[in-house]
Amino acid sequence: MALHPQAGRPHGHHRDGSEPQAEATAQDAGRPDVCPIPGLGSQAARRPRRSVGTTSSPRVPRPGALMPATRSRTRFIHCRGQPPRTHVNSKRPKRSRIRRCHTRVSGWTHEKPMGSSVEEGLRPELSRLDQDADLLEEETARPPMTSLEGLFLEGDKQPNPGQGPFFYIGGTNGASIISSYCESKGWQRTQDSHCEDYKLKWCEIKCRDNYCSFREGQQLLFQLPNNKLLTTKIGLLSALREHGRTLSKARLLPSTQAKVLKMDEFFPETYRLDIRDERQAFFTLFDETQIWICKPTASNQGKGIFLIRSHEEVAALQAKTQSIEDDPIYRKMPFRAPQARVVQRYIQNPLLLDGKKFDVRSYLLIACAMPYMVFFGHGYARLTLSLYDPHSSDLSGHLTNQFMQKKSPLYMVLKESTVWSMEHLNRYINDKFRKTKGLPRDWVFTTFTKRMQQIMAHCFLAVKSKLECKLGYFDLIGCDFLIDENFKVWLLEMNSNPALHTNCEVLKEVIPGVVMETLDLALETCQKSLHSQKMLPLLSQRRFVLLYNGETTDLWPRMGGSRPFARLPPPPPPRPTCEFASSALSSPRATTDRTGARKLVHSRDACTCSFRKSRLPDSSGGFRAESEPSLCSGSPESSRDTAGEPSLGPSEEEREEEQRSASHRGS
Ligand SMILES: Nc1ncnc2c1ncn2[C@@H]1O[C@H](COP(=O)(O)OP(=O)(O)OP(=O)(O)O)[C@@H](O)[C@H]1O
Ligand SMILES: [Mg+2]
Ligand SMILES: [Mg+2]
Repeated sequence: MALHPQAGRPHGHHRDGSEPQAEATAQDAGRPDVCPIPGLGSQAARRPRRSVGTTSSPRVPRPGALMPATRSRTRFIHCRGQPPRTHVNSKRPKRSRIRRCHTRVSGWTHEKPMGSSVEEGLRPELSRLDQDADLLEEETARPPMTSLEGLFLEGDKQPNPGQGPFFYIGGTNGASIISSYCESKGWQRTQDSHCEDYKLKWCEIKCRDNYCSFREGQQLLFQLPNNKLLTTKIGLLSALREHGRTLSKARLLPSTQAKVLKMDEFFPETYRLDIRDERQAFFTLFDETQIWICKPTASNQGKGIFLIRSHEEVAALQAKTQSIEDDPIYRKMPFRAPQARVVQRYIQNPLLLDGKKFDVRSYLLIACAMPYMVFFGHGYARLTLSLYDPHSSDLSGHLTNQFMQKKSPLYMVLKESTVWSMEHLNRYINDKFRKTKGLPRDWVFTTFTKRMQQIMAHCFLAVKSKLECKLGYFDLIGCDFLIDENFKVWLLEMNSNPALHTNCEVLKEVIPGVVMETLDLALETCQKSLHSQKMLPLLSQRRFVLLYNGETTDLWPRMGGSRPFARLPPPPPPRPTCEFASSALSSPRATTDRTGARKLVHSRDACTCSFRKSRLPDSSGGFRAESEPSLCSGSPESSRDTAGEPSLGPSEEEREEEQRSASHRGS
């Protein structure tokens, strides 16, 4: 068997996300390359949590001034100690004036640090009490927040043409929606990708400079710098394995009896081909009764994917991987080697919709990284054009990606049938399977939704301590689920920069809402964090469901003995919250959170230094990310980096590769 033509081609990491778009509108063109000041308002400028370790460009507000050609480029500085303050950041952050009174109530036996807890061991009802009590407590302590406009437009009430506030969109994925959203707020689009005085930057491609020059607390930046921990095949696999090990150790403790998700219950059996022992294990276990699917770790749109069904195909794969490993050129320059791959057990019995295979795209939104505010969002179902035949060698019946379907000449005529809304899917399953399979009514919006949320929360927790977080980073991650004919739910993968195109009616319905609520939630949570305000209730929360509220959990274990306290419960907040916000809602709120937040900030800040990772060939000819010690390594989870796990920041090669492939992203 010859490998798929893509297989031998070097791939950069991070070909994530979306499809080629032509969404940027004419109105976006021809904007001046001006880039004077703004931030998130005067408060934002005054109250940074900390500055970033960069040299900052001059931030003088010269109305209408063109960006100088010899603008000061941000140089990447590996920060170790306290980073230098930019002049905007020169003031000491003010402490919150909110007086928080702490009244310890005995009997809170669940007070244990999140990091060591078993995830489902968290108790929603307890945290609800605590949150609600906080609502009561703070109502009189701070002015009520009446509207989002008041919150978001602070300091930007009279936008002047050419003076910002500015936003920058890199690429075309969702550009027209993002652009309309920002313009409706009175912000102005800049075409200068190096503009450092932006309020919002939404780029398809992660670029190191963006993270170096990022001004925490003053700006919003789309994508967490090391989201590849979730959004590459190997990243996700490694994270889930490691998390599984951590949880199984925790389960051995008598105090943690809670039921936890097991990886093999939702993630198809997967092996890394870049690790010799793993691929040997696969080659040994393979038999022709099973089908396997081979995928490059960081591609999308089904690129480079092929199925493995016979011993001949396995032998070809074996020979190919061996030749790569033995190749002296790749030994010398491992970054030139073809992209690492995984093989995954192929789900041969997918649930079919009118005979066609489908998968479901849902969203994991990290609206705020400091503290974490993480949400679930519904997306849509993606169907193949042709009927499913497990024995067919035509990949377009096996791969449900829109990109694969678009290759068919029938696509233009039948494209509307390839994307179903969740309501459509729900109706179909009610009609066709509810009785025959004994499903609950509205299985899609009950059992299935709950399961997706549970899986997403699990994945998030798996990487939570390793993600690089700053106030203002946010991320929207596309999660692909497959349902088999037994109604078992499988997570196939997670995608950075998910496709936001709107070329079908259903997508026109779904995508703008997803993007706008993402932006709303990112803004609201960022502002609230900045102003030391309580996160809940979230005024801009509409369809997204809260999965994880770090405000209530992440900070309090770091309080060094100052524990949170229970108060009387007022009515619960009306916004949707998932019951797996377990962690979210289960742990008491850190009432002295600002101090804790700073501790957390510094701890996480150290993670930034782990950008400094080098990619070395590992014993199996793949890549090994060599971590330098950082404060993060103090945490049990982060101290055990799995061999070969993707490095935290993109290497130069990756970045170049990302740039080259920018127009071929996602599906
Ligand atoms: N284990 C599996 N069993 C059955 N089908 C699978 C499996 N893995 C992937 N597929 C099918 O192949 C398609 C592509 O796989 P996957 O999403 O992992 O690759 P990708 O290249 O990252 O695609 P994209 O990012 O565009 O969704 C899936 O949408 C699904 O239809
Ligand atoms: Mg993908
Ligand atoms: Mg996919």
